[in-house]
Amino acid sequence: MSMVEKEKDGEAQAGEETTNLVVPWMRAPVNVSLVDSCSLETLPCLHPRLKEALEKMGISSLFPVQVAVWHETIGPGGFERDICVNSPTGSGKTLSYALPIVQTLSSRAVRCLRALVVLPTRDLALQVKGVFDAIAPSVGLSVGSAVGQSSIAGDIAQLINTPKLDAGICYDPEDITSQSLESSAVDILVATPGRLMDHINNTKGFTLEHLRYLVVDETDRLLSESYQDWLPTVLKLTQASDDGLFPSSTTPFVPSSFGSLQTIRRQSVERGFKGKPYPRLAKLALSATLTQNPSKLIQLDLHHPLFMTTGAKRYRLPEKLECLRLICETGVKPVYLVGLLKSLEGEKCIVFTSSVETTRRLCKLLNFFGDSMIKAKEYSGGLNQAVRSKELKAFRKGDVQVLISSDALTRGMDVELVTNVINYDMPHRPKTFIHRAGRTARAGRAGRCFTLLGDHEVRRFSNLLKKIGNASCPIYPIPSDLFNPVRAIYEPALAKLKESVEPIAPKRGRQVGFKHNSRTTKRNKATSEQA
Ligand SMILES: Nc1ncnc2c1ncn2[C@@H]1O[C@H](COP(=O)(O)OP(=O)(O)OP(=O)(O)O)[C@@H](O)[C@H]1O
Repeated sequence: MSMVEKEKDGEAQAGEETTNLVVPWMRAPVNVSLVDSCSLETLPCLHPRLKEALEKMGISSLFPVQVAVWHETIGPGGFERDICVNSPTGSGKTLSYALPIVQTLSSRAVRCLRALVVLPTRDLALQVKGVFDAIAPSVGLSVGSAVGQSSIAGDIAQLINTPKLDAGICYDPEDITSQSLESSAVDILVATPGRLMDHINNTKGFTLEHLRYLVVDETDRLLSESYQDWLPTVLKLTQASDDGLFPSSTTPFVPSSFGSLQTIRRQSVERGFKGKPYPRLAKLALSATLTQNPSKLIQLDLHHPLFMTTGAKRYRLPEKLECLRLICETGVKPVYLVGLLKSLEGEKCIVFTSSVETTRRLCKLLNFFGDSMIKAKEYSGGLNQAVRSKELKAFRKGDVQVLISSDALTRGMDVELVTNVINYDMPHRPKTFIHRAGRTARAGRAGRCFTLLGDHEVRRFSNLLKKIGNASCPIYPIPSDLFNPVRAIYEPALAKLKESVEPIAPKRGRQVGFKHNSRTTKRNKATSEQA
């Protein structure tokens, strides 16, 4: 897997409690927690066909963050400012940008690539494409993806229209080579950075010349890596096409030769932006843990940014999330996990580990506990994309009860009816805890997040909870009538695992079993975050 969940200590610290470093525009945010949900009936200006499409999705009202963004884009805000959203996991950030973008583009006259949504992983990008697919066709818009799942040729066939030259007509070959005959087959593109760069560099007819919206979802993660300089490249390409077309209001505006192809943000005087140039590209940056690090935010080159956040806390967990902890005896952590899973009686769970290797072994071990127990599958960077997608699909369908995952699944993934998240290995950073826990308790539903701890981890975990402002995390007691029988079959299951796992070339000092100590955990972390 190309993407790495690296949330560097530096960034986490800069973003957490260091309010004195916060950029000025972040000091006066729009407080989303003061915004009410709004029914589709009363939402101003909503396109009737989009309303129908939303109803088909089972949506009858918009969540607060969606109303707040709507207000700043379609409403009086008129998309004059770039928008940065920090809103909890599962609060509906995807639709908060998809809906206004689709609504605005619904009046477009000519098809060209106008909206680009960038996400850090393929599965996440495909999930977001699914949201656009559910609403965009209703107003005649076409959505494409560039995520490295299909071949480049497959992508090109989907993204670019190449008109066939009419037989019998004489074309001047110079004209054909100098003027591109290709055109975009999509209005909206959902992409991962690597494949996006492939198209920018190599695909004939792929252009960002008409781009009007750029969404950087999971912003803090996308900004933590340069990914072949995708962001400066996109900004440079869109700025280049702004040159001469978007003067400041001190220069008289001359309509562009692109006519209806170009779209210009309306000139605003009411917010004191008079005299500043208006870039065509409107940007939205979103995360449940949006960075506040000025040196990262500056990369986005934001235009009069407006910060939207939920309440005064830096981080916020979903309202109906309950956090619980289990203190495990050394050397038998899997017994606690199986006891816990049994006590959850078949509810859908995601179990997070700290490494690809632990994910693989734990999954095997669970399946050795006997077929009456738990149906578990693995989802990690150690598997190829096709297998991962298959396992995720089975989990979504409910054919699999437990998905054991490295941090590949930590961010953004939305799987219906996941009622429990289990941190088999304690996360090391507040952000990782928030994103993992956020795979449950989504869209206002209830959910639980369990963390398994060794004695040596208790203190560190308490510190982590303090950083996210949520000290409440009581101990979860597993009933002994569940725990003891599992303990009795642990040794045979472990013996089967040892037989089945091919030996791994020993690295100096590396511990490959399930016994945990802090040194192993530190080493494993590096592997995990590559999932
Ligand atoms: N207005 C709505 N009414 C009902 N359900 C909604 C609404 N908006 C979004 N949802 C559902 O809420 C869930 C969470 O939405 P989404 O994935 O956009 O959250 P998110 O804020 O992006 O979370 P994360 O930070 O984890 O990526 C999805 O299942 C989505 O279908």
